Amino acid sequence: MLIMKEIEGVLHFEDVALPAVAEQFATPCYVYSKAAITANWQAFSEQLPAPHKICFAVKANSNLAVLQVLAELGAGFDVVSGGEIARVLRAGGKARDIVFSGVAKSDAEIRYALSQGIGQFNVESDAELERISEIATGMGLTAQISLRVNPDVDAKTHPYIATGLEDNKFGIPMQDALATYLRAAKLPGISIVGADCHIGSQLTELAPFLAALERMLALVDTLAEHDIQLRHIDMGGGLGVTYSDEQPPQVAAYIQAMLARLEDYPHLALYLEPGRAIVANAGVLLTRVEYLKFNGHKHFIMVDAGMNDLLRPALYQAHHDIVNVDCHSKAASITGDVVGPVCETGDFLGQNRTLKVQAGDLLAVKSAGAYGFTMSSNYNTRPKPAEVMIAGAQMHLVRARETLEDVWRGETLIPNEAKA
Ligand SMILES: Cc1ncc(COP(=O)(O)O)c(C=O)c1O
Ligand SMILES: N[C@@H](CCCC[NH3+])C(=O)O
Repeated sequence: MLIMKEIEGVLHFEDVALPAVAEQFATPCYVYSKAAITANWQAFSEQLPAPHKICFAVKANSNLAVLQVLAELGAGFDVVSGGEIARVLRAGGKARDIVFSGVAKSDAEIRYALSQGIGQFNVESDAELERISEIATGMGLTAQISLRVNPDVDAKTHPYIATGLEDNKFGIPMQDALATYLRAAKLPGISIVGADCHIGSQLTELAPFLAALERMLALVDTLAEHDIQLRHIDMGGGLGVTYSDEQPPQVAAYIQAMLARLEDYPHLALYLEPGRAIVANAGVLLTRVEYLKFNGHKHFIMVDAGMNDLLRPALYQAHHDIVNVDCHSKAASITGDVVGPVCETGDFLGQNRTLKVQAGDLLAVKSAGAYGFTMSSNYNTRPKPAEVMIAGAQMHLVRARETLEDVWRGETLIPNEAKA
């Protein structure tokens, strides 16, 4: 949906002019649209009614207000830490709608998850399975589990965000899955409910999803032969979005292709764990141009947001469109790198961009709603940016900009030796 629009030459998010957000909350600042999150969610939920389930991948954007919007829409949640469970509950999500993924769940996290009554664990190794069994039994509880299986499918995405290949650390190798299920069936405190996979992120083709589904269904068949009946199959997240010219499958086509294949399995519910597809294009990072610099052969557009605020370009050479919020800027056109204040050569938000821009201008880094704030850090003692949710004509500050006190909270000076 069109959430960012030009009105009288100025970019707006819903009904709010982006300069008004910068004026009130300063920059750098993440801005999200409630209407866009809602529309993106509904594109999934319309295709996948209960008993199917959509579990938003909290790692993509874990702001409490974002989780609140989704919880109110009836979302389930995919989490990877005790902290993410706590966030979902704090935002009004239900424990039974949580699936808990992650390769190194600690004792404390497993205990916490069980005590809260989360829906299920996506178990990633034999050792984890045994640990969950032991803890659940000790607590007098039964853990509902899926095994996260690694289907060894090439997701055809950036190697850092491919997760379903043999060499990746995630999940249980397909060839070992039956043996692990058979063990799980005998372990106390364990109830098998499903099978899970997640092959990677920012996928722009259907074929890898369907290849993974085939392999998962072959496993479902094998398990049935061993009297292990699953209630659902969880195909993870991974649907890509358009950052520049990618053309990922439409949500409806993606879901219908899988549901069509599942027609022969009427007893199986389909679970999905989308993150990026729900929030990426529902957010921008607003940043102010501090200086322009020309070093004799190259232009730099120096802005007040850096790799600590938005890591994706530095980490994955990811592309985010960057636009001047003033659509009819009279400034001269410059082609150069949009760089941040962080002391790293890799600190760029965009390379070789052509923009009409001058110092003081406000820029919007697009598609920044997923893996933006959640991957931010305090590197270079930079307080994390504010986060603002737009709802119609209203602006809600949903995370205040950090102060320096926030940044060094918990640090202490050592006693002065002379006085000690
Ligand atoms: C287990 C799991 N589920 C879901 C997701 C969400 O992926 P995406 O944001 O690509 O939809 C991820 C992240 O890649 C993940 O690791
Ligand atoms: N952090 C990645 C996505 C990986 C998700 C984790 N499995 C990104 O920004 O694209």
